[in-house]
Amino acid sequence: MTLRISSAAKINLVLSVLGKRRDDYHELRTILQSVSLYDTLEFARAERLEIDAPAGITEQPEQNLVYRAAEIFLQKYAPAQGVKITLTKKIPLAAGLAGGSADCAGALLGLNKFLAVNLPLAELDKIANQLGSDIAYCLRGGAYLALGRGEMLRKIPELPRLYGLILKPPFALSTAEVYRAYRPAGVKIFADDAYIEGKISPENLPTHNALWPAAGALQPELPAYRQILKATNPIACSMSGSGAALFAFYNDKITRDKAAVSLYGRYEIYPIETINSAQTISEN
Ligand SMILES: C[C@@](CO)(OP(=O)(O)O)[C@H](O)COP(=O)(O)OP(=O)(O)OC[C@H]1O[C@@H](n2ccc(N)nc2=O)[C@H](O)[C@@H]1O
Ligand SMILES: Nc1ncnc2c1ncn2[C@@H]1O[C@H](COP(=O)(O)OP(=O)(O)O)[C@@H](O)[C@H]1O
Repeated sequence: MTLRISSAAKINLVLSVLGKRRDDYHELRTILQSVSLYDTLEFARAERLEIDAPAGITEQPEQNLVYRAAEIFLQKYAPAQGVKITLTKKIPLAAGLAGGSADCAGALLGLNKFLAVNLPLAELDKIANQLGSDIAYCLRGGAYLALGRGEMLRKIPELPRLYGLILKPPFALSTAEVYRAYRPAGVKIFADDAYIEGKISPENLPTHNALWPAAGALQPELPAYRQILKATNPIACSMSGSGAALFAFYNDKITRDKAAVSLYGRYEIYPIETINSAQTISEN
């Protein structure tokens, strides 16, 4: 038997930075939303833990979040078992789309099911929070308000289905460097009550990213890429997380498809829609 799990990328529709903490992290307030861009993990029986992942994700294979999650999970909950996990990546690396966190969440959920350990979500959260701030969110997916480093989660009403594009500029941004370049400016909390009250529609889709000036200071070409997306007349356009991926949403699918056609071939473009959970699982 094999088990296959697709795990989705996230975008930050609104991201406010509330201040710097003593532990060298920044306190966030962000609206997270899963989108239909997936990495996949396949699980098969093996003698020991084996990870088959594309080269170049991390310096050492053991640093891959799939490996780290699996090692902790097996050691603690299934020490006598082996498993081979094959990772196929579609989510661009280090782009602010939480690809690594999505893979890590997929590994935890997949192992839990494949090895019939059946831990409750709260137990998986413990491993997730050991490995990164937005992995607990990636275990759930859909629309959430996240606070703290991103690990304090509050469910908010699901958004209507919205059609969008992700444009990945041809450079990566380091999360650590973007936070280092961040300087507080203007209002601290960008209005996100429409999300919390479930009042989102194509006519009312506020977006904001407090890390935008810092990202632009590190990559001066970034605003030009946002301009390219803005020229396709979206209803909203912003940067995800610490960048450099940019996203835009449109009034309807037809308008989105036309925008995609005008950009394909010249830019790295992914059509997306909003989705209400992060994983789909299939067995055979
Ligand atoms: C910006 C966000 C928003 O969703 O998403 P991504 O861009 O990763 O998708 C997250 O805050 C990414 O958090 P996380 O994935 O934990 O960041 P890490 O790579 O662990 O952080 C690298 C470094 O960035 C700084 N950092 C990170 C998160 C945070 N809330 N404040 C910080 O100051 C810290 O110095 C940390 O050591
Ligand atoms: N399975 C994985 N996929 C992507 N990145 C990973 C993975 N495991 C570890 N990483 C590390 O996490 C870093 C952040 O990657 P990623 O999650 O793609 O971006 P972001 O945090 O910007 O959303 C990468 O540079 C890489 O070193």
